[in-house]
Amino acid sequence: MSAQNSKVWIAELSHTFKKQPHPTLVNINLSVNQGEKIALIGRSGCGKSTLLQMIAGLLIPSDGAVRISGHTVTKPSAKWNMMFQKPSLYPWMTVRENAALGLVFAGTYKKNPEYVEKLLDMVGLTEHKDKNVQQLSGGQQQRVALARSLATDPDILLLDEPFSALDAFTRTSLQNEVAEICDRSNITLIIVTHDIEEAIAMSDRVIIMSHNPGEIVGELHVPLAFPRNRGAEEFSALRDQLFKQFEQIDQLKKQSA
Ligand SMILES: Nc1ncnc2c1ncn2[C@@H]1O[C@H](COP(=O)(O)OP(=O)(O)OP(=O)(O)O)[C@@H](O)[C@H]1O
Repeated sequence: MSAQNSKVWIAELSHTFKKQPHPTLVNINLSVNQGEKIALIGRSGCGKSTLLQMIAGLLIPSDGAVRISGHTVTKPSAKWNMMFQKPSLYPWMTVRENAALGLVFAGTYKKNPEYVEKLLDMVGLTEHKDKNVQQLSGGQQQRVALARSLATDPDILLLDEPFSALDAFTRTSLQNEVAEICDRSNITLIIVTHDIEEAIAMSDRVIIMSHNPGEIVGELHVPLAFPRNRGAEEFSALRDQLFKQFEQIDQLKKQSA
């Protein structure tokens, strides 16, 4: 697995949904280098998912653009894969069949079926590969979705709160594994989250968004190596710093309202 250079570049992006009186996103400017891991954090409704869907090519902004490798994004691509909170798996298929789906659609599965086995091994599902996905737990299903997302060798992985429905132990281990896989394979990671710890655990840079309207109001660099040690002082210090930055932004917002 080796990612190409797919720089994400968002310029002067604003968006107003049809029949909405106010813009959901205003003046978003963001540049993400290949292999960089970004967390988009902000209160509910600030437009994080809307922005992620625009990067994925699932929504087109009313103003400005998202560019990847210099091309304006106008539709989804196998080179940037999106994973949602609920893994959208086919319930009548096995783990292996679900994981292989992107490759089957691309017509490349038969050339290299061992690749899916390798990915299933990487996400810890080898012993479950012939089971029907309905027999798996939520965390295991999310691992299938992860294997499927990685199978097409994406340059960019876009995650929309993919672990929020999982128990704390499963969530923590998946956060660590996904960040480490992306780090090892130089895959760009953009994750939408409400969770300050998740943002510090998985990203190189946290982008803080504010709401009404949705805009970028701050960022925090997380200069820690992977795998990350959540018990380390530096980790707690950055988590506290992000929390403080968040509170300050909230207060400023209230004062200006
Ligand atoms: N298709 C749509 N039509 C109209 N308004 C929409 C549409 N999709 C989202 N919105 C509105 O845009 C705003 C931002 O929604 P979005 O889901 O992007 O926020 P979010 O920050 O991801 O929220 P959450 O953290 O709760 O998922 C919300 O006010 C939402 O109601």
